[in-house]
Amino acid sequence: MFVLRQCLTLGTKSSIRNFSATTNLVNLTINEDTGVAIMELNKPPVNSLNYELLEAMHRTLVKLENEKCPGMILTSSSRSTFSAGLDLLEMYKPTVDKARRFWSMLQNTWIKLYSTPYPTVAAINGHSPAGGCLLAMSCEHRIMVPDKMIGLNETQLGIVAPQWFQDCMRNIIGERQAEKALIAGRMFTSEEALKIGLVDELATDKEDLMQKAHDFLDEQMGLPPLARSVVKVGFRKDTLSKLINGREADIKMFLDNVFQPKVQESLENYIQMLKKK
Ligand SMILES: CCCCCCCCCCCC/C=C/CC(=O)SCCNC(=O)CCNC(=O)[C@H](O)C(C)(C)COP(=O)(O)OP(=O)(O)OC[C@H]1O[C@@H](n2cnc3c(N)ncnc32)[C@H](O)[C@@H]1OP(=O)(O)O
Repeated sequence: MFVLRQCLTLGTKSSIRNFSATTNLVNLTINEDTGVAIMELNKPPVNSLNYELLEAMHRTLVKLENEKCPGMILTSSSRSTFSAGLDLLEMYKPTVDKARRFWSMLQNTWIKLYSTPYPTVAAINGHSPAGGCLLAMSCEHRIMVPDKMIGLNETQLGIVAPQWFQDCMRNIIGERQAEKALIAGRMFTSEEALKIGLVDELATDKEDLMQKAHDFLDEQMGLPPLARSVVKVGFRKDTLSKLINGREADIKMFLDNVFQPKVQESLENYIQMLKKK
């Protein structure tokens, strides 16, 4: 059961309720006046997406949906990184059961995030490679601080971005740009990402980032919510259905590939390289 601990109630002009999932991997703050939720990933040092973080995100998304959340900002407690993407240790020499459970939770979390009826904005306050970029791309709007990197870099690691990661990118930056970026496993600076439309706005610092995120939600929350969400889900349904109808095949693809000696070798070298940095 999703147990939430109420940590603090501030009686300021705009009352804010702070919650922490019992794991503390996700900090959830809900503004009592506006209902706007801030979901802050909190798995130091780099918010790598392991099973536990994905599960905490999933539970938080279910809670927000049940409570008819009007809008959500996704951000990170790390100063350097929004999310470092999938936790490489989940894919390095896992058991079959562990790998299956991990991939299935990744699917659950993405499906929930990509299909929220309420508006979502990624306040990207740090680097956002691979699965981190997927999270950002799954929100409706992306705002990023300067001088950070974002993109689907899987090719550079000797692995392949799953089809639904690729589809998300294609939906945002178009076929040609996505093809070039994915083949190269290209990471974009914040400024380059703005130029190709991978992010929508740049912010000067964290404060400006959060202000811009709230401004986006204010605008969206002024629209009739049902009409808004029908259009949103309509645009996303093909990409969603492809995964929802092909979940088992997607898990099989992951399991078939992740245990390949070449893939394990690439992962091992990459983990070593990161540790030596
Ligand atoms: C032959 C091909 C056939 C077909 C193959 C199909 C393949 C099957 C399907 C598989 C699909 C898999 C899809 C994967 C998507 C992903 O998300 S993969 C993850 C990609 N992520 C990255 O490349 C990011 C790596 N990290 C970084 O670049 C940097 O850490 C950073 C820029 C995010 C932050 O830099 P900095 O602030 O300087 O921190 P660091 O000192 O680098 O790191 C701190 C600490 O964290 C550890 N770490 C970093 N990233 C990860 C990660 N993703 N997972 C686990 N751990 C990570 C890093 O090792 C450091 O650890 P220590 O403190 O040294 O212990």
